[in-house]
Amino acid sequence: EDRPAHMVYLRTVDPGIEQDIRYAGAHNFTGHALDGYEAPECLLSLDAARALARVQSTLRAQGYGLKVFDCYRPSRAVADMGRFATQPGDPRKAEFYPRVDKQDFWRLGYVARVSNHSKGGTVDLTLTGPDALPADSWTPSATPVDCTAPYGQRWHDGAVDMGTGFDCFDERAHTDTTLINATALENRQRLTRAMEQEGFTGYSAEWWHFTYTRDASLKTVMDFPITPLESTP
Ligand SMILES: C[C@@H](N)C(=O)N[C@H](C)C(=O)O
Ligand SMILES: [Zn+2]
Repeated sequence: EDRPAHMVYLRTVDPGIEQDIRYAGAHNFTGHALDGYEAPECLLSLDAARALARVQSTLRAQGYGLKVFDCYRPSRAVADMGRFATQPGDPRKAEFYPRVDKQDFWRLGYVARVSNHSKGGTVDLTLTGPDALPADSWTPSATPVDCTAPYGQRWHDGAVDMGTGFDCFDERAHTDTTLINATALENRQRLTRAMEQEGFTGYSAEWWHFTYTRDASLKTVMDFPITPLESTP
């Protein structure tokens, strides 16, 4: 399967949006790079990418910005997540899902069997800003810290306090939870407001997950691999 023409590299549309594509490496809930991620790149439909660039410019005017963790997800990567739950081992449980069994991710809504990420208009992202602690650089030997730990203690991903880290499969990641502090709630609301203004809809179980809903044609599940920008025709 080849990359369809409407699917573009986000950095060709807005190089200012930061990217840390977690499923292209081992710093994610599975502990390995997922099938189909041959490069750490964010791909989205052109309309969704342009809309995200408008969100970025709105946030920039407020002193904030975006950092994306996942965009288009090949369906083979979705299958890889499914296999992960059936195989023994929990290499990243202590950081990403300390209070949940991995077999329950689907029932609890944290991972989808058929993901909108594979349709080209869905993005996982966070908010950068003036009060953000600088990003740590991750190595496999890093001591895992619970993604729900206080902002100063958990993994520093370069974002402001959002109440939890990315892909933190926990009640505290539910967008409207009452279990987080007022600053984190305000940060979530700032992100959600800016995204909704440009046609993205959030997800109640994960504060970082948004789908572009102004393009009803984004219905096809795709499986082309994510490859480096340079090597694509
Ligand atoms: C796995 C997480 N980042 C995510 O995107 N979850 C939703 C529900 C999905 O898998 O589509
Ligand atoms: Zn998502």
